Amino acid sequence: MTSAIPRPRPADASAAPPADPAVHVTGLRRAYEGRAALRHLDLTVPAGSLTALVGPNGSGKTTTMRILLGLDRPDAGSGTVLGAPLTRPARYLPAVGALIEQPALYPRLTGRTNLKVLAELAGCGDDSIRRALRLTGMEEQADRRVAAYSLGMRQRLGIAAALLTEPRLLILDEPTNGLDPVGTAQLRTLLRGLTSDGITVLISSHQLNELDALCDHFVFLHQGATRFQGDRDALAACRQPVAETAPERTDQLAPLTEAFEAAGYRVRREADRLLVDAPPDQAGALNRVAAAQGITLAHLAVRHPTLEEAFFSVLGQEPQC
Ligand SMILES: Nc1ncnc2c1ncn2[C@@H]1O[C@H](COP(=O)(O)OP(=O)(O)OP(=O)(O)O)[C@@H](O)[C@H]1O
Repeated sequence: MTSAIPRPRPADASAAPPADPAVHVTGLRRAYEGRAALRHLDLTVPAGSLTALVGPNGSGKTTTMRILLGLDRPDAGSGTVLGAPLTRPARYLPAVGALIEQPALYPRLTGRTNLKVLAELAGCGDDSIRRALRLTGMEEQADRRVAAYSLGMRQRLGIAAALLTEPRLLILDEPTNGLDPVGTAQLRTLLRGLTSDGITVLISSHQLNELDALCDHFVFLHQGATRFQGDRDALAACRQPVAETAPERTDQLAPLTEAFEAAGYRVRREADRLLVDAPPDQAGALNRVAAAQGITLAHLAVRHPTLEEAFFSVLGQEPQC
């Protein structure tokens, strides 16, 4: 069990050198029966960050997390977790907590008793249980049976279990799966609280937009390879805003598309809207293009791409939705 949780470094980079990343692995490969699950995985999780590992189903998120947790071995690649080599998970695992898929809980026991059983196995005391319940906001629910918990409460208790050993790094595989908007919002608040307590969090999801407001570092995975990784600023560079436009009548969508394209803009149709790749200062120009065709724009607004749209723009594809 770790005794102290390091605080995140201050934002002023001139005051202190950046901390070593919590995770830094490169070139990971893993194949199952000749089929590649990971082709080339590079992953850096800055210390103190809330890092999103995002990618569609089957892109290799769980495989990556299983390798980091020493549950699987890569065929190639190397790196470190909390400064220890990936090949020596026993050195770093005492400082890592994880929730992979559904938490394994005894439904007939209360939340607190579940944690007591796990704490005994891990050699942790009552203080750790109280701390884990406090960090996850589960104190009031702790003496109810788990069978009566909502999915969100089970997920929070699962995270409490992962926090018993006071980890410096928390790895969560798709913890928002199946949660309703309230459960998702509570989980977001919980994870923000953990990072402000100095815990580094790596969280995966294929529901990309759920991670957008939450995370400060992003890693895009596609078909087992890293396609992007960086902080919010780097992400902003690949999510240029678009102009969302609509003519007064839907029969004007086709001529308006032609007119925008003839003026050199890239246009994509979404229901009765046209999304035009044009910076915000082009609003007047777009209006003039429409007016020259005798078309009045009933709608013209700047739209900032979602995380999902940024993901597909990095892949050079249109969103699949
Ligand atoms: N033990 C295994 N044996 C065979 N194939 C596997 C195994 N584990 C993963 N795979 C395959 O590796 C690929 C990546 O799977 P992985 O579970 O890592 O993806 P994922 O991004 O976590 O997907 P999801 O979002 O659906 O959980 C998939 O094609 C999967 O079928």
